[in-house]
Amino acid sequence: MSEHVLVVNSGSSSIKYQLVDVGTGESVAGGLVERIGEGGDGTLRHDGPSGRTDRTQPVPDHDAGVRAVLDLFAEVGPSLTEVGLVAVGHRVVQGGDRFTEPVLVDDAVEAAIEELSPLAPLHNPPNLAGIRAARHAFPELPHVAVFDTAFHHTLPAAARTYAIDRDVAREHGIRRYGFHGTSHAYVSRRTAELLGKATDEVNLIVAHLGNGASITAVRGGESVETSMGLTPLEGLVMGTRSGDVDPAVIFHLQRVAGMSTDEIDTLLNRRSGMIGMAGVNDMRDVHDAVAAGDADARLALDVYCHRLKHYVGAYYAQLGHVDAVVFTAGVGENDDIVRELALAGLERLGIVVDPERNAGRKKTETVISPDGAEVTVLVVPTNEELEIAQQAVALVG
Ligand SMILES: Nc1ncnc2c1ncn2[C@@H]1O[C@H](COP(=O)(O)OP(=O)(O)O)[C@@H](O)[C@H]1O
Ligand SMILES: CC(=O)OP(=O)(O)O
Ligand SMILES: [Mg+2]
Repeated sequence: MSEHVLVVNSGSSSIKYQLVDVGTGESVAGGLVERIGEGGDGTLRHDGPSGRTDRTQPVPDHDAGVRAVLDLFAEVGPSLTEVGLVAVGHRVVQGGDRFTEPVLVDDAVEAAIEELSPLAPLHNPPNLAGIRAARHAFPELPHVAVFDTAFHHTLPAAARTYAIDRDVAREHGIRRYGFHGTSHAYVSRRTAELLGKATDEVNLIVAHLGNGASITAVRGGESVETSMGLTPLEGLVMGTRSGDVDPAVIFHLQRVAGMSTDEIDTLLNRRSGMIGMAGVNDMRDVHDAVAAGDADARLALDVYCHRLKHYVGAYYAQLGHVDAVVFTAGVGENDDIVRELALAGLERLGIVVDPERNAGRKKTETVISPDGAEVTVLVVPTNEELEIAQQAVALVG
């Protein structure tokens, strides 16, 4: 019987899950629970060998969400008791200084993930809720936590250090951690394979553009610079997050606008980025608004691509030599306009996008630079679930 891993990725109001056949790397079943704890009913979508199942039912919290997922597996299959489940893999966003490798979850690990919650307030609490619910359902199985921050533990001191008072920084653990590492690692490895090189031979710029977005400079297969920092708020423009702002904006809003710390946290994490500038967070809706002549949406798209190009240039400078620029995640894989605008005008760096190759959504790994280009530009669909499943299996043996 082949080995399967259930991978759980709990977000603030959602649970994404996949049942991965580790032998083939295929997802056998998967789905999404949304609108958890939002007052009204939750929505469930489950895809498996017997097709798609959609459901609407009360999902007051992540415990109920995980139980609803397990009920779906039991009802429409595949049966989790019959597929040979060897582990449950959990995405955990913030692992701090402590977790630079996947770990087996026990009560002490749960407590540590909870302690790290202030450094990923949107992510670690739901990650933990998913772990607790799944451990409750499968107490006999090994549960493995795989951390977004782990891949970035190689950040050199100059890249991970904020230029603030060293005593304050040390006392409070104020440093840059970086996130989306599971995706950056998977995409880097796939890209090296596509380029026909060993992973430790490639220099890459990897742009993970999903709802959250970050970009990483990879030297010799290792993360040496990345755009997210202490929390997943720094860096690129995102669906609902501002990315980089002058920190003085915060003091100004406190002193002059009378906003509280929590209000500013909500403003920058949930009411900024595309939703703040354009009123919608999904890039498809932004493009629709641009097409309808909405000037705010146009500006938001320009800010998004301007910031992205800024980082590509900066990371080129840090790396000195770049083999490939790679796009991944929802926007990176699907949005040819963002890819084109972000790399326009970089011919002198050897970075060129072929309009025909770039056109459209990319479901598979695709080179979008012309033949013979100095820097290969690619779209490589990410697969965080497969990466988590493989890391979980590697740990449990
Ligand atoms: N066809 C598309 N064109 C442009 N953007 C898209 C398209 N499909 C999805 N997206 C973007 O991808 C985002 C979701 O990306 P994803 O990587 O799934 O994010 P997350 O894992 O953070 O939920 C959506 O919010 C949307 O902005
Ligand atoms: C770390 C992070 O921003 O994750 P996501 O993109 O899933 O919100
Ligand atoms: Mg994601």
